[in-house]
Amino acid sequence: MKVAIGADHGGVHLKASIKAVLDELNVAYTDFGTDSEASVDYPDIAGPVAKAVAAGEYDRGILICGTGIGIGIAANKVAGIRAALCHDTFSAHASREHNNANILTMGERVIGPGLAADIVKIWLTTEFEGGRHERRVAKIAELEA
Ligand SMILES: O=C[C@H](O)[C@H](O)[C@H](O)COP(=O)(O)O
Repeated sequence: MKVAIGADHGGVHLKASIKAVLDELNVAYTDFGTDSEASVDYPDIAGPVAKAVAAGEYDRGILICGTGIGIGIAANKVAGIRAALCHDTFSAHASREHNNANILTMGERVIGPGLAADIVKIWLTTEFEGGRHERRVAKIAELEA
């Protein structure tokens, strides 16, 4: 599995802790920045990550901003992206099993690194269930056309 990870200035510390989790799990990743608390605009991070995931260069993406909201809204503008904001483990599991989410978003100003680590572990290891969910995800793709 290859993961693309990125954050704006509001998520740079949580990104660092999630990278340590990916290292622990032996999951390969590319860091799309940013790397400091200097202010950046979250669409400038979401765009490259979302396009790389949509192009199949990465299996999954993880995006972090202050709330996880803006960076997820931006990522979902890219065709083929299903970005899910998850601040609990139930949603992390369901976003994979039901929605086949290919980008996880979180907010550093909302949750701490311990819960975020649990969310990432569940999100990376939960498979899409298919079946009735396949039909619904296909209808999402139809909305992009
Ligand atoms: O949804 C947007 C994100 O939470 C941003 O991280 C946030 O808006 C950045 O705010 P500020 O520029 O005040 O640090």
